[in-house]
Amino acid sequence: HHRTRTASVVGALKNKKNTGLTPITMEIGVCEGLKDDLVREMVDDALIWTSLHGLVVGDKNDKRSGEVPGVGLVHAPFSLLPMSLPRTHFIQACELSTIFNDLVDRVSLDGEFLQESLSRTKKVDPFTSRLLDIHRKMMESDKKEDIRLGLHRSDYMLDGATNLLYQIELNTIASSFSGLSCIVGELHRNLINHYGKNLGLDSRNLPLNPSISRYAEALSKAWNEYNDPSSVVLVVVQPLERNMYDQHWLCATLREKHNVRTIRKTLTEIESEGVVLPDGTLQVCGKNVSVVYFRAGYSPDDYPSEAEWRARYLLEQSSAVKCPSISYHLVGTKKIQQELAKPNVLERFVENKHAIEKLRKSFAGLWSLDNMDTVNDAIEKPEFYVLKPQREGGGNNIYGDDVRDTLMRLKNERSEEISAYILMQRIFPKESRAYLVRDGICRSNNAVSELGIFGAYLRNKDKVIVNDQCGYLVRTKASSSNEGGVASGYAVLDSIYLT
Ligand SMILES: N[C@H](CCC(=O)N[C@@H](CS)C(=O)NCCC(=O)O)C(=O)O
Ligand SMILES: [Mg+2]
Repeated sequence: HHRTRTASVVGALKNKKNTGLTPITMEIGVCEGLKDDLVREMVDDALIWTSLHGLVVGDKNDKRSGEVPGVGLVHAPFSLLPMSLPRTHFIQACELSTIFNDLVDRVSLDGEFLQESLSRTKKVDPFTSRLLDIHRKMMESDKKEDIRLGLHRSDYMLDGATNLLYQIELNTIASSFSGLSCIVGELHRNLINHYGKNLGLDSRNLPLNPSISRYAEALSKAWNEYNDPSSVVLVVVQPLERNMYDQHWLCATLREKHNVRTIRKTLTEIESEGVVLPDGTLQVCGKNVSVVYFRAGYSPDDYPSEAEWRARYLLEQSSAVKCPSISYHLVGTKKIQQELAKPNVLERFVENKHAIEKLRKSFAGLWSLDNMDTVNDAIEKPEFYVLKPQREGGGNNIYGDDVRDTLMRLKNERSEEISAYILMQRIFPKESRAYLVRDGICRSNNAVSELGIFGAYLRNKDKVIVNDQCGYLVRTKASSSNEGGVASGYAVLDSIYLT
């Protein structure tokens, strides 16, 4: 019976000294055949609660679910109980949020650093190359972004061997789940309030999650800074979006709480309906746009033709507040993540020594493929590495034997393509038992979790108006699966139980 400190409440229960409470019997298997009525009762309550509280996504079995709101909904996949996280690590992750917000803004202003760091990627990665072209045009026209809004999510894993928190990546575009993640926490609060005694859990250990309210507040403050009361927030979306309710939670909060209107358009629609007036004002369907909030545009699939690139360029040229600007978008690439981890690079952007120390402490091993020693080590021991292209949106990273095969191919072909990738140390979080509920079915698995901290940064010239951590996201997946995306169907939404 290996000694592992469990990272899930359910696991913790199993190890709990018997306090006279009957912890849940833990069986690996599927909930349908559960001996334990308590879990089945909780699952039913949870399925009802999620449906009544908008913890929903479009159902991939319904072809209209990504297009017509209210059609083909299914509960968002969720973990029945929260994962336990030491308070110290949660505080560490929250403290890093404002430091990363500052770092993104500072790096975004160094156009040459971005162009230089990505210059070799540009040669072999057409998508990143197009982003750099737009960025270069902004530099050449000396385009200034006085008002800057970043809605980021910095993702971490807690390494099982060292009990250290490592950043997996920093998302600076289309950071998902600020809408749904706080609702999962309320689901767990509800379940623990009702079943806490049986579980030996206290709902006061569930941290409040202000993800919707703070993200919406940052968007409304950016709308305010632009100072055009007739203007709207433009949400750039994909033609089919099954995660639309996560987005609608933000838009509905903007309208109900801040009286700010939003419009949803695809890049294709923007190309045909958008114009930039001589004074720089962006107009779409005749409405002035103050803020462009991207929930698309981060993947080559979002640019099926030149029309979508023209749309991206049009948005960038306008005086609207882009979230993110092309610079903020580029700062969030994996190549920049790897460059910032090189010695003496953070010192170029951050003065505060303590801040630099905290950042460095959160960096896992990150290497370009110029380091032949590392490449050879990864060929020998591929299971300790993740090979990452410059892609967002999940499902693009390379694991296990594919790391070796890909590196061997790139090496033997002496291919320039090698500069499109970075190597990252693979982090192994502690496994623990969790009940994962998807499509109404509950399965008990050994699982691992990834913690995302939402951050918002709003600046107007020299005035920093918002620099805040905005709550959190937890995604939990069966430890057997490499990929961790919720939208891609591997992970479920989870929350935190502080221990
Ligand atoms: N459909 C788009 C999805 C946007 C998207 O993929 N965002 C990336 C960061 S770039 C991300 O946050 N991935 C974690 C979400 C997961 O685990 O599935 C949306 O929701 O607007
Ligand atoms: Mg990402």
